[in-house]
Formats: sequence, structure tokens, C-alpha cells
Amino acid sequence: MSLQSTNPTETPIWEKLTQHYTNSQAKKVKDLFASDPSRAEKFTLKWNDFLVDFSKNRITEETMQLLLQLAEEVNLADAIKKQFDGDLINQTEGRAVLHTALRAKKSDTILVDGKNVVEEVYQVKEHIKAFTDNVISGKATGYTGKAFTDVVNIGIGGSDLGPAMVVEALKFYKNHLKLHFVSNVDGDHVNEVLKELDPETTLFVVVSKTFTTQETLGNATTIKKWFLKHGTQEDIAKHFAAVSTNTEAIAEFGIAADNVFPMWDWVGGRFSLWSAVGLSIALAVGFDHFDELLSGANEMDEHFKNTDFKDNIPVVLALLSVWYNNFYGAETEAIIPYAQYLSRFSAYLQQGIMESNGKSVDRNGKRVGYETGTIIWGEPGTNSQHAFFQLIHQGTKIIPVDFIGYKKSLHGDTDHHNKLMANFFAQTEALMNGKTEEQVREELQSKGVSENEMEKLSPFKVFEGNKPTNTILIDQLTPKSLGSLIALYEHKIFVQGVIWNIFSYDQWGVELGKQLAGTILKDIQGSEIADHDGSTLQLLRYFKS
Ligand SMILES: O=P(O)(O)OC[C@H]1O[C@](O)(CO)[C@@H](O)[C@@H]1O
Repeated sequence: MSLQSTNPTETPIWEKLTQHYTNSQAKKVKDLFASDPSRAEKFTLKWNDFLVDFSKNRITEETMQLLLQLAEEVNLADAIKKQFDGDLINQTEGRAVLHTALRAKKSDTILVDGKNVVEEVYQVKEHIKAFTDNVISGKATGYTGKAFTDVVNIGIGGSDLGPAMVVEALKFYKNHLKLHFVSNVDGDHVNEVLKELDPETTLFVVVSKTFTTQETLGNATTIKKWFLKHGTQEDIAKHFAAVSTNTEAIAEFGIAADNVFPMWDWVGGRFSLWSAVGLSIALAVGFDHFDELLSGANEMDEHFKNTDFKDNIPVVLALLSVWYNNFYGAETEAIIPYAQYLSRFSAYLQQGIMESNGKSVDRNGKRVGYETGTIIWGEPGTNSQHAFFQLIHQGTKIIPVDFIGYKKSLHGDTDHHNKLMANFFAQTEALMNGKTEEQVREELQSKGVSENEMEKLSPFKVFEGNKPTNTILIDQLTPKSLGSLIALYEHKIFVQGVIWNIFSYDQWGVELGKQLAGTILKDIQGSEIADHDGSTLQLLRYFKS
């Protein structure tokens, strides 16, 4: 069954939201705090070990009521049900969207074409456990009988970013295996990784949902050639594993059937780290930690599925994002984790969010008349403060920011953690309150600055404030809380897609470039160059000369 197809701008509430936006412009968030002592509490959600404070947004209770009404009018509840039930909501590819089934409970039943996919998921999980236990314990060995020391994940996009992000995020929980990731077709990437490896003790995991991706097949072939300079064709069975829906292509590549992990077409690449695509995660931190990651995601799934929209973290964050994107014209959102371990988190979400909601055609196939997907960017705090926060504080653009931090550190050094978190809290406070001219003058006066100098300097030192932020404060970075955090953003993506009436689970926009690269490769390798525009022709001729 397909999703209801109503454009948000056609809902009765849209006009009211537009008016509400116009009427609320004069209000500053810091004044709203002054007039309402319970504001922080009103706009905070507590769930498991998460605290989500969204009170520093340009919202009132009325704003939230109207946005929640929007969620009703686009029939979000029905859309959520359809997704979890395995309806074919990825209509342009005729597929169900069931990354949630990958972290479902063993007792759950989720039917696709009349078959309970949870049973298959658990069979593959057993396989992942057995395989990773053997590699980690040293029971599985390389072709000379030595235990594995290194693992290389060969994949790109969803077959790289998720595993790479999580392996980095869970570094604290890691075992002795050294993980490497090869994604870029640029030979520098694979060559630099190969320099570090011993063929006798390295395991290669080729991850490609389709097993047709140029970059991944190119890198896998280069690595296979390198390996065959040391081991034999037969030894490949010990050193290569693969994850894909395309089992025939894997067999052709020469990978032993025991080392092949299936994927399903009801899992999108960017939502696939919960499947065998996460093999390198399970290798890096052990199956039990991988399973905890999944259970954290499952708890967020339950929260999302069963909680009233007003208390539902992914729904509330999605509505706030729509508020800024569609009414304030905010084009970007920054995601700033105050956790070095989450250094790849924004890069991972760039694919998740931008590949999903970067669409300009609605579910009726018509060009949308409103803004859709936000541009996502970010780096960990405090580094980002010393890099681009200037623009967020004093630039002309409105950039909503998610601040993600942890109450307890993993390293246990209170001094470091207190300093980090002092910055975390200080930034959201500064972004909201800003600094008035009066405050600037007082400050300058106290430093003995002359009236004349003060006149000149104060405009530059004023901070407008009123910059929106969400604070996501989690108890500690554990596999479980990470699973919940990732799932939170996955559901936020879906809610926004429903509101914008777009298909979030296809990615046709990346196809054209791939096709043209195929044609141009022939131009580069052959003697003739086919017809192109003047610029491309000139560039190709210059490149070949
Ligand atoms: O896993 P595959 O099939 O190699 O695809 C890799 C990536 O390529 C894309 O299809 C497009 O970039 C992504 O959606 C996907 O994650």
C-alpha cells in the first residue's frame, strides 16, 4: 500500500503556520525564557538515558501545537505504521523499507511477501557471530596459519560510512584487530592502506549491496591482485569475505560460500550498518557489542513507533527542522558532537539525510513548490568552535545546530571532560543570548576603553543571539546509546520525508554521474572522444594530451 500523498503546503495548517511565523518574529528566545520559568522543562524530553532540550529554539507552545497538527494532517501515524509493517513504501523501486527489522526482537514477526524476515535476520546474525568469534579468537587463520591482525572494509557510501563511523565511535570498546577502510576509487587510498598490511594476517571484507559499484569492485580487484602476489587463488577463501544481495557476482569474484553474507533489497545502503554490512563493526568490537548497538536502535524504534508525537524525540526534532527549513529559509543544519569518538558522525549523516531527502519531485511525480532536504555539515566540538563557529554566531545565516554530548566520559579524566562540557553548554547559551550593545559597552568600559574607541568597536562585538540549538545530552557513549542515537536520526529523516511528501528511500540522483563516468572512461581509455559539451571536450583533450 502506498503512502498518502499530500503536499504540506496543501494542508489547512500550513497557512496558519505561515501566519504564526510572521507574528512570532518579534519574540526573542531569551525573552521567552524570562517570561516563562518552566520553559526549559516544557521543551525537554527525557527518554532512557537521553535528555533532549529543545527549549533554545524559536518556538512557543503554539508553534509546537501547530507543527504537531501538521504531522497529523500529513498522516504521519499511518506512514510510520506502513514503514514498520513492511509495506512497499519505497515506491519508485517497489520495495519495503525495513532496516528496523534488522534490529527487531527474535520473537517479532515482520512479513515481506508472506515470509517472516526476522527469522532470516537472526540466521545471518548467528553467522556474523560465528565468523567474527573465530576471527577475533584466532581460531580462523590466514593461509600461513597465523591469526588475523588487520581487517579491511572495501565499500563506499552506505557500505563504508556507517561501519567506518561506528568503528571510530566505539574505538573505546575495540579489541586487538586493526580496522582499515578503503572506499575512494583514487588509487592513493588503496595504496596507502596496502602499505600497512601483511597479506598473511589480513582479512578483506568486500561490502556492496549491488556488487556492481565501480569504486568497490575496482578496489577489490586491486587488492585481490596484490594478495595473489603472495597467496594463491585457493587462499582467497581464507582471506576474503563479502556482503551483498548479489550472491552470483560474489561467487564469480572467488569468495568462498561460507564467507558470504546476504543482504536484502528492503534495506537501503545508507541504513544498512545494522545488517552484515556491519561485519567490520562486529569484528572490531565483538559480536556482543554489535548486538547492543542493535538493541539500542530497537529501543529507539519502539519509542518512535509507540510514543505520542509531542513526546516523540525523532518527531519533535523533525518538526523543528521543518520549521526552520520551510518557514525561516534555513538551508543548512550543523551537527556538532562534543565527542571526539563521533568525529565521523556528521559525514555519516550527510549521506543518510542528503541522499534521502535531497529530492525535488513529490510522491505524485510533480515538482515541489517548497524546500525539502537540508544541507548537513559538522565536526566535533571543540575543534569546530575554533573553525567555523564565528559564522554561526555572527554571520547572516540562520543555522540550527544539534549539540550532542555525554554526561560521563569514557576516559574518566574529569578535568578534560568538565572543560569539554563547559564549552558545550557555553556555546548554546551564547548562541541564544548573544551580547547586547549595552553589555559590550559595559565590558569595554571596565577595561578602560575610551568612549571614542568604544563607539568604533562595539558594533563588531555585538552578538545578535537568538540562534536555535537542540541539546542532546546522553549518559555515556556506549554501543547501546550509539544505536539509539543513530536510529533517532534515521527516523527524523523519515518523518521529514513524509511531511515533504517525497520518497526518502531511493537515490536516482546519483545515477547520472555514474552513467556518464562509464562513458567518459571509454573516452579516456580509447583513441576517440565521443561528443560532449565544449568544456568537457576541452578538459578531456587536455587530460589526454
Ligand atoms: O553498496 P553498493 O551497492 O556498492 O552501493 C554503495 C552506495 O552507492 C549508492 O547507491 C549511491 O551513491 C549509495 O546509496 C550506496 O550506499
